[in-house]
Amino acid sequence: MASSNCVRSGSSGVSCVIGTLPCRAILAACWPCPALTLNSRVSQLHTAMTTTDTGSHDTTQRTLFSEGPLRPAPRPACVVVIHGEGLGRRADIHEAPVLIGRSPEADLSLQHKSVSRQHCRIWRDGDICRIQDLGATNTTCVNDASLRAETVLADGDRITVGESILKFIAQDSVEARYHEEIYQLAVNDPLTDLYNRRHFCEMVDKEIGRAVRHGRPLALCIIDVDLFKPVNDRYGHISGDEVLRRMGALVQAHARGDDVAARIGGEEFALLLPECALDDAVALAERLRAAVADEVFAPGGEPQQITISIGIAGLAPGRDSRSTLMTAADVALYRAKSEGRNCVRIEA
Ligand SMILES: Nc1nc2c(ncn2[C@@H]2O[C@H](COP(=O)(O)OP(=O)(O)OP(=O)(O)O)[C@@H](O)[C@H]2O)c(=O)[nH]1
Repeated sequence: MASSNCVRSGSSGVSCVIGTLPCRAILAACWPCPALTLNSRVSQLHTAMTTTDTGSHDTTQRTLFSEGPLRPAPRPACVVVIHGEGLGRRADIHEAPVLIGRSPEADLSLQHKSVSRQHCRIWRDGDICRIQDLGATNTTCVNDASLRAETVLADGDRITVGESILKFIAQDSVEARYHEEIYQLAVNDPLTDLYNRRHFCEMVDKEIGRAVRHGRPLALCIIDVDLFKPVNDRYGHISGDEVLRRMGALVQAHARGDDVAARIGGEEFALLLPECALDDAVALAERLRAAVADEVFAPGGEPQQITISIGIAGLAPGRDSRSTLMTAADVALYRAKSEGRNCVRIEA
């Protein structure tokens, strides 16, 4: 029966009508309805309840009108990495061709030695999409066949690029949305919605590569909440989580368009600042520190000042890898803690 997802039969006198199909159910078992709570995108839900006396039982009729899941906006065709380096990453195919390769300048950059710098290209040609190998050492394959000439892609085609496998998803496929949601789950911290540590580390590698190549500055701030343990101990972890959520929003609010904000540990955040000289990074960190100190947090309903300490390091000769840059920012953070907290320190 179509309504069986929503309604479990029971022996009490409650009748439930989903659409036009009636069935008898225990009202408590009927609500919350698993199918509805799972599908948060039900666009319209009108519940009409009438209670009538049917002999010895009260009868409640519940009628649900739904247009089904919200129709997503039209989506362009795209490729999604479904295996290997870059797992979950997606490139939409708009008017401009999409370059896939190891080069950091590629539209879909796969930093793996099995991938050539310019591996293959995909572009739109009217309503279809075409793919071309660009002379890669490990020739691009489509559905396991080496790509010798330009080929038209079909929905679901598997594209092998070195050791990564990509899937082509045609325009308007709902599958693109599924991959996007999975990707968000993989890269975001669920508490703050900032990037998680793993994705942040990938971004640091990428931005260091770009900054070194172009001789541009890059700064890293590591931000740690001061004396957070007593907040948890006094108000409990749920209130502590709320503080972290608001802290995440403040960190994000101080990030510019290209900056990368992340939660990299329990009460530790980071801001990666591309094209940002050390002086500017210090000014930004100081604004963030002051904003946090001015914010009134109220864990457990009690107004409370909470502060942060920030350590900053910039890219420099001998400090041009993720580990050296993060270690230097950590050293500066340690100094900020030991010199009284609620301050910004730099590792020059
Ligand atoms: N509520 C909450 N607490 C967390 C989370 N992750 C880590 N913590 C807590 O954060 C606290 C960190 O405490 P410490 O590392 O001792 O540092 P602190 O008390 O902040 O002191 P300083 O860093 O020296 O200023 C611990 O109590 C952890 O349990 C989380 O996700 N939620």
